[in-house]
Amino acid sequence: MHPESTSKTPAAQAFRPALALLQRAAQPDLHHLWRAIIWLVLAALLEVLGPIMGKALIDEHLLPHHLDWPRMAALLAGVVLTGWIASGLRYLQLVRLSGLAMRSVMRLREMVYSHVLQLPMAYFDRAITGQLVSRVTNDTEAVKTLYIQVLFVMLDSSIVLIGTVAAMAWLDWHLMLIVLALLPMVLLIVWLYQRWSAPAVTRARALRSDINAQMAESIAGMSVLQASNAERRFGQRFARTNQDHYHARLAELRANAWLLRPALDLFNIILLAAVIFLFGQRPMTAAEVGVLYAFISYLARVIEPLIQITMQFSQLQQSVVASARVATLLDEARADEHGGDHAGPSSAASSSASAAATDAAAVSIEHLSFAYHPGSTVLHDLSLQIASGSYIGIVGHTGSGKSTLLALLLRYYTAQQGSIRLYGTPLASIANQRFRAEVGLVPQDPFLLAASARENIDMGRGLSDAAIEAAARAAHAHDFICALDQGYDSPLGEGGSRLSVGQKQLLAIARALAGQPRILLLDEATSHIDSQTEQIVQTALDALRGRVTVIAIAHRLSTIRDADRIIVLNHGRIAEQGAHEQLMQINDGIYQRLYLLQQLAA
Ligand SMILES: Nc1ncnc2c1ncn2[C@@H]1O[C@H](COP(=O)(O)OP(=O)(O)OP(=O)(O)O)[C@@H](O)[C@H]1O
Repeated sequence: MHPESTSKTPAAQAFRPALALLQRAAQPDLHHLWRAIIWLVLAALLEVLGPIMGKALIDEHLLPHHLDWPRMAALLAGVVLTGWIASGLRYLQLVRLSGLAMRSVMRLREMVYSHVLQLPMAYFDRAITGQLVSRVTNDTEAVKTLYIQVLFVMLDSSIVLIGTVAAMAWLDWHLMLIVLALLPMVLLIVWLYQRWSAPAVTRARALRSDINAQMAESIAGMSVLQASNAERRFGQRFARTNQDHYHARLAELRANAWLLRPALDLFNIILLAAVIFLFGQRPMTAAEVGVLYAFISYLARVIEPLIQITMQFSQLQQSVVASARVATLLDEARADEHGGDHAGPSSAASSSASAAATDAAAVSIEHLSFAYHPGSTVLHDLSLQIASGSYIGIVGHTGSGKSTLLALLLRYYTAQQGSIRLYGTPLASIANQRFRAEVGLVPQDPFLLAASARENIDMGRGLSDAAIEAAARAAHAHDFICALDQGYDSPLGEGGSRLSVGQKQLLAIARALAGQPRILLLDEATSHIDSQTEQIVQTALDALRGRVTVIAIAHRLSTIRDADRIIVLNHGRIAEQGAHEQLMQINDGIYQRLYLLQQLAA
């Protein structure tokens, strides 16, 4: 590793990606930034002009008793007006930059959310929901603070600082050099402050993320949590994190209150004393009094922006780290950038490929091997041909690799070895849109939106009412949907809480069928439903025979008894395959044992 990179603080390392992200989000609004800079320069010039006019009033009129009233009034008005107009201009630029900040954050949130939607499933294996939510909400909000507080104050203060130092040099460059020589003290104070506060800042951010994560996890698993009487333990865990967060924030504030502010105020006084002392050393002429007045006015204008800039540092640190986290998330490769060209060929290209291969098997798997983590292979050299329109059952012990095979068919992961083809086209070369239209999924836990039945079947695909109803009928969900108080428009509650598990499953089947897939994957879709509902699902699936290729994982073997072929997986390998009767002929075979065990249990 480069020696320099190890010595950099997280905020320093994060600076470049954070800046690049800000520029990307603000791109359409950058002209506002330039305009704000121009106006802020003008405001700084006006501000610098005030003390110069004050000096003229003292040196040319008050001290020599040269009472030229109109000119004196004009100078006085100038002192007041320049200050007033400068604050007005500043305020307008703050409003302008705030607008820019809000729009940038809006863009940023859209960018982050749409990126998250396209991340590969492997990402979600390690992602923690609360932290992800925090990226989209808190971290993007921190970026807004960066724009409004930090950017505005830094810009404004730097411009005022430069203008004031230039005016000081014009008045008395010796004195200006002495002031400049003392200014590095501010840097020292800031450096000390940063060293003291940085660990607390980082810790406070991490703990806030933990608070979000714990909250999200508890809400998602509330029923299990309450059922296992874990409220107190979870409450205690949360209280500990909350308390740690409080202490981290307190440490941050202490560094601010005990070091930064008092040290800067002390420095302010020292500087003022030094300037007065130096003036005291000189033979005082009348002209020096005006310069002294102007200098003292400028001192406040040098110190204040410096304090403002330094005060922004803790916020800057937080915001830069937050922006860098957002940038890292945006750098995560999307699903279509992972080991294939999912979005690659146009629909036309892939449709012609599949048209040329209509005779090919619906699914053709050759020498497929896959591991989630290097070294622990889950599927070993799997080869399988599934004819179009057939009904295939996949069975096997827990952990034998059934869901993994389905996940590969769904392109959630990419296999390290071997190939999967749909109608002759390699999986990776099918355009995403087309792939999702061709392959439907009914998951084990039907995921329902807190929306109406109609919206849950449609899932934003813009299907016609007729298509939605046809799918619901095919899944035998139409009758119970009609029995709901508002029919297809009935809100189903969060996660479909108004429906029974079986009804949710039928709705999930309707959703999959509504896309008119050529291949339908069922991941233990009947495991939660009673035998009567299972019969209904079975009838629905039987009606698809010949038209749709159905691949169903089943624990309950009665579901796939009538399948054209049953694949028995064992430790990631195909151990047996054939129709039910054929498999039952294999003495002491895995399928026979599984089936007999279930018969016994029934
Ligand atoms: N996302 C994952 N990351 C790492 N390992 C995983 C992941 N999902 C599954 N595995 C591992 O892969 C192996 C096969 O799991 P898989 O879920 O495919 O089995 P299964 O046959 O579907 O089991 P079940 O019937 O219990 O659902 C298991 O050893 C499991 O621990």
